[in-house]
Formats: sequence, C-alpha cells, structure tokens
Amino acid sequence: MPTIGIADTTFARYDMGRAAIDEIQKNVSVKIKRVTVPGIKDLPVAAKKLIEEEGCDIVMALGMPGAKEQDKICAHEASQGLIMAQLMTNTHIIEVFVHEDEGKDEKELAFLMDRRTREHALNVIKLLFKPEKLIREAGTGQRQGFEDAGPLRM
Ligand SMILES: Cc1nc2c(=O)[nH]c(=O)nc-2n(C[C@H](O)[C@H](O)[C@H](O)CO)c1C
Repeated sequence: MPTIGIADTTFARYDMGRAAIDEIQKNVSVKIKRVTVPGIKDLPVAAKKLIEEEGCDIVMALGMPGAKEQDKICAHEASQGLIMAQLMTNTHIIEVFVHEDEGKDEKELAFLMDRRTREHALNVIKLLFKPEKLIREAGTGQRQGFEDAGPLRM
C-alpha cells in the first residue's frame, strides 16, 4: 500500500493537514504519515525525511506565506528548498501554498486554504494511481482553489 506524506505548519491559519488527510481518506486507502513544523522554510527537510526515513511515495507540503514582504521572500526560499528536495529524492513534493493576502477576508482565505488543499490532494491521488487522468486534463487551465482558467480557444 502506498504511503502519502503530509507536512504542514503551525504558522498557517487553517488546518491544511487535516483537510488533506480528510480528502485523501475519502477517496483512497493509503498509509499516511503526517509531520507538522513551525513554518514553510522547515518544510523541505520535513518532506525529505518523510521520503527517505518514512518511505513516503509522494508528499504534500502545505503552508501559508504571510502578507509581508519578508514572508514572500521566505516563500520563495521555501519553494526552492522543496524543488531541491524533489530533485535529491526523485520524488514529487506537491507544494500547496496559500498566500495570506490571496483571500479578500478571513472567510475567503479559509475557503481557499481548504479548497486548494483538497484539490491538490486529488492531484496527488491521480499522480499515484491514475496518471492518465492528468494527461486527459493537460492544457485545460486547471486551478486549485478558485475557478479554473479553462482552455484557450482558437
Ligand atoms: C518571515 C517568515 N515568514 C513565514 C511565513 O510567511 N510563513 C511561514 O510558514 N513561516 C514563516 N517564517 C518561519 C520560517 O518558515 C521558519 O519556521 C523559521 O525560520 C524557523 O526555521 C518566517 C520566519
């Protein structure tokens, strides 16, 4: 049975880990290993350890960059770390970041954090079990959270 790793943060203002686990368990039978770290810059090593030490086949890295300039720099650094961890382990780490200023108010932010997490959880399931479904969605302008952009028409 495959194992999905879930790495999330205490900095985030919504329990993204719980949303991811709920969505995965509604759809498939897998083993889940969860770890929670303080912030997004701690996610790369957490994800790498889930892969190398806990045998995870894929990992979701869940976090919320804050609205300040230093938070955005922090998010860029965390993203680079996550890409490095993927290359070092040859394993997908699906980054699910929701920036605190993406929602117009707290209600919309919570909605977005829940929905983006769940939609990426479904992507993780497709990557693991049904990669051909992603091929069918190629070029269709999928977005996680808000409305899909949709395909371009000629
Ligand atoms: C400036 C800053 N911004 C964020 C953020 O926007 N989101 C987040 O999850 N964490 C932030 N952190 C904390 C770092 O990611 C990390 O937890 C600490 O530097 C400890 O390694 C920091 C330090």
